[in-house]
Amino acid sequence: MSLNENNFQSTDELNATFAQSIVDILTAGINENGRASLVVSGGRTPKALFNALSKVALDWSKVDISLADERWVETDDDASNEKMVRRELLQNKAAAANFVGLKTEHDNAKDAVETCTANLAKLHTPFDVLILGMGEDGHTASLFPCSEQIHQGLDQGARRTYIAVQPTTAPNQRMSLTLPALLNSKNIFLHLTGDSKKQVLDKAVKGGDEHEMPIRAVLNSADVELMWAP
Ligand SMILES: O=C(O)[C@H](O)[C@@H](O)[C@H](O)[C@H](O)COP(=O)(O)O
Repeated sequence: MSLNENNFQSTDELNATFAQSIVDILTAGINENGRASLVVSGGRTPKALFNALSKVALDWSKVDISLADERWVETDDDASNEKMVRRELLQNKAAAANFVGLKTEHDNAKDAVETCTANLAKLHTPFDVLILGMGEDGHTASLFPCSEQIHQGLDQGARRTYIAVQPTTAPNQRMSLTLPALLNSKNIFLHLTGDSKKQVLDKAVKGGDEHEMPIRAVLNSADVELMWAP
């Protein structure tokens, strides 16, 4: 398992290169299977990348886009990852893509696990591209080290695809792909900006308990392309 570091001078440079790499992989996926899948993370980091990506030429009508995790809020709430993806990514050329969101009508994410799992069948697996972010505590997707659900989320022996997570150090209940579901991806990217995230990653790479820094579980089990800029 390896971490291949791609370090850029600026986020503009990162976003331009990254957007083209994603499109190249999705194009290869469409050529091979007729459709391609792109699973993205929320948060602040990917906004400018999504904007750049939305403008790149591709037969977006053959691309299915979903989320690695969702905050369990209404889709018009500013905390909603779906809202951010609709605003930043499903625009311009990428407006033609098919979006498979995670938020359902259920009040509690626990009650929506079955629906999300059924909806996943709408996406080609293994995912062609998975873009992960990382928090300062080493969480990725919504696999939070502080949550009671972290052992279930990282359990590679379990058949679970999604898990409802209640972080204690971050707001909102979440729905998250589990570790084995995240790993079911052909190309895994870790998208980080800033020195402090790089320091957190360095700490994760040095090794230790995966439950204390869940990003370690991904790094220990997959080949990961780091896309980093200051
Ligand atoms: O919904 C979320 O919060 C995420 O998908 C999460 O895993 C995110 O990628 C990290 O928390 C980094 O978030 P920032 O990019 O905002 O730092």
